[in-house]
Amino acid sequence: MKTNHTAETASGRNSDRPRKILLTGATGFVGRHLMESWKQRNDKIFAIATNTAPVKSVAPAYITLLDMDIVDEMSVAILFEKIQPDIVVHTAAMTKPNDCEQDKESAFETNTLATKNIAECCKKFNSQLVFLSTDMIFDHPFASSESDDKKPVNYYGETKALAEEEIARSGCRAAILRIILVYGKLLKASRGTFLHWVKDSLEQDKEIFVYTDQHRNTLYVNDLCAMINHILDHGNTGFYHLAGEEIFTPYEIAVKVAEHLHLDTRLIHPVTSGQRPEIARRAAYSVLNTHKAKKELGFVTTPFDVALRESFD
Ligand SMILES: NC(=O)C1=CN([C@@H]2O[C@H](COP(=O)(O)OP(=O)(O)OC[C@H]3O[C@@H](n4cnc5c(N)ncnc54)[C@H](OP(=O)(O)O)[C@@H]3O)[C@@H](O)[C@H]2O)C=CC1
Ligand SMILES: Cc1cn([C@H]2C[C@H](O)[C@@H](COP(=O)(O)OP(=O)(O)O[C@H]3O[C@@H](C)C(=O)[C@@H](O)[C@H]3O)O2)c(=O)[nH]c1=O
Repeated sequence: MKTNHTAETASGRNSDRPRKILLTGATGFVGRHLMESWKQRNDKIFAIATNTAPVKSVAPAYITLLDMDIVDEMSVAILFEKIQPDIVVHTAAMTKPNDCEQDKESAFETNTLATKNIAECCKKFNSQLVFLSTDMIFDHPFASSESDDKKPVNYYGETKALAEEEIARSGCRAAILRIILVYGKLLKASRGTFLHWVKDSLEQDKEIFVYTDQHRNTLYVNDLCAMINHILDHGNTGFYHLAGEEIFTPYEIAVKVAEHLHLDTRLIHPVTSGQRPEIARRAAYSVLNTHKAKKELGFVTTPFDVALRESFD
């Protein structure tokens, strides 16, 4: 992976020609928000998922939706040959850590091998790659910086750490964005976030058990999309950590959601991870240091209370 901090020529912004953007993960939470944020772009956009049917009626008409399994190397190679994308925003992944722990083969194929193949195609067609990685490649009791040693907290984290290495090995131009517990508005035909799980549960009078011993600087999806769009326009490469300013436990977030929506906080039960362990281990303290992104990309974050309001507008 080239790590130069480049600009106009690499991004293609020195010409007015519309660029070709390939998005993987069209039906995902981040993918749906990205497509919405691209309504004003003068680019040709292709967006893939294994099944794009759920977003057919809601995706902007100028986006070409394609059904494709990214694990299928040959189909991906043919797609690159056909489109020759200028930019690839690769968000598709097996994103549930518990599922990854239980089906390691699929997790490795989807998160590591498919990313390796995509990165090699990017190298071949000189496409810039924007890849979404995770805080779960770290298991540190301090805020992790881009240059810190990796220590995956679970198998999902391991597949993403290996994917990062494959991208580096491919030699393609890449921006690797490590992000953490993303939240934001629930768009039509999209899966919800932790915040929506809290809302739906409390609205149905369901009790929920929420951790008091996990700390996260959770990231607002609009702030993430703004950074991805900055990178599309400026061609930045290298590693960047993107996260919120404030650090909360899931319990604190759940209470904030309930209070904001005037729901019954008595349904939210504080628990520790030890009392209700998950299949995949989670870190007690997972916080990303965003100093580099602020300095080099002009990363700004929306205060949590503002983003919370916007998430339920
Ligand atoms: N959301 C978060 O809190 C965080 C996310 N990330 C990373 O950000 C990225 C985006 O996450 P998010 O949008 O929340 O993820 P989602 O789980 O919401 O979406 C995943 C997307 O990947 C697609 N996908 C999965 N497997 C395949 C496959 N084999 N072939 C083609 N498409 C596939 C899914 O499509 P379909 O359902 O049709 O298969 C879906 O569109 C991921 O890489 C994730 O690891 C990192 C840290 C935090
Ligand atoms: C389901 C559940 C979650 N939680 C907590 C755990 C966690 O900190 C938070 C969100 O839970 P989730 O299972 O949605 O998230 P989880 O899979 O832990 O988190 C992530 O998603 C993947 C894709 C990532 O890469 C990570 O950055 C991360 O943010 O809520 C509870 O406290 N109680 C519960 O019953």
